[in-house]
Amino acid sequence: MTTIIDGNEIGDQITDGVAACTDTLVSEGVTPGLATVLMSDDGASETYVSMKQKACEEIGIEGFHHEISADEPAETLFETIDELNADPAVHGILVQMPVPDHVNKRDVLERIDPMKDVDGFHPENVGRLVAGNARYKPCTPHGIQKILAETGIETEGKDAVVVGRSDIVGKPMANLLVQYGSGGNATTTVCHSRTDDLAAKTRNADIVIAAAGVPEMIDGSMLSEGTTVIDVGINRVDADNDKGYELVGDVEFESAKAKADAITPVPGGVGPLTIAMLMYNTVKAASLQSGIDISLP
Ligand SMILES: Nc1nc(=O)c2c([nH]1)NC[C@@H]1CN(c3ccc(C(=O)N[C@@H](CCC(=O)O)C(=O)O)cc3)C=[N+]21
Repeated sequence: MTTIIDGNEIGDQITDGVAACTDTLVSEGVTPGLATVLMSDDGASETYVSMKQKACEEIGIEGFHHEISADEPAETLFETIDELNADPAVHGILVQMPVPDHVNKRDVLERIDPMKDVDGFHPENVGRLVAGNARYKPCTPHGIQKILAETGIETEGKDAVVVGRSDIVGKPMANLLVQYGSGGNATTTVCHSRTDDLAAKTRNADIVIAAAGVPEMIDGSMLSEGTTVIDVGINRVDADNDKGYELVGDVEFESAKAKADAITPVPGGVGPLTIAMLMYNTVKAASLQSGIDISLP
């Protein structure tokens, strides 16, 4: 029987622990604060930012939301970031990606105070992660580590194949998988759009992490029996329903499920963990900035 991993359940479990930490901080006089900044008219981005704000509200984290019109100059965004960096009520800052083309993404990430960079995208935090001394692990790879741990999937000595080399998922995921310690010690291969014979790599894997952003690019024929399949894709494809779209992963679910030992669905797999780990990092940020100890899940 294939285990269909319930990301909502695992996410809720982590969220409970994060909420308990929030209560501790609040009782010590510190309310964790997360600022989200949206500079985009994209419908999906709006949905994700409002999901993040809703999660804050449920946990007791104070949410601050800023919207900047997509045609404003980059300087407007930088000024907003500067204000949030200086605001002691704001412990975490998330600038929703992607930003408009006329705004340099690297300049945005470097503008955020590394202590408030709860995405873990600032070069200082990327460097710490690669050095094995992470401050804020990027939310999606960290969430995937939690999924594997909660599902009892050992990574040590296993062949892990990461499909995709993005700065926000593929690269940090591969880094975490090769590190010493639990959730690491895997033999890790990073595949991407220029990989020759991708199927040969994925068929050799014990764990496949699909994070390429290409709808249903991995199917059952590319997998061996007993593989663990983690699907990071959240692609909106046109559909004949009320919303006008449906979500599909980077994995063709039915054929992959027939081969897999365990698989994450889309939606309800990795996505909820991304949000849970953002809350986790925000509470960690409040702890680091206030000097109040908490025990995170
Ligand atoms: N600075 C920054 N940080 C991010 O973390 C970030 C970002 N920019 N830009 C966009 C992506 C995307 N992202 C998602 C998080 C949760 C779900 C999620 O929970 N999805 C639900 C379904 C959502 C739906 O129904 O549309 C699920 O998979 O079950 C999806 C997508 C965070 N991102």
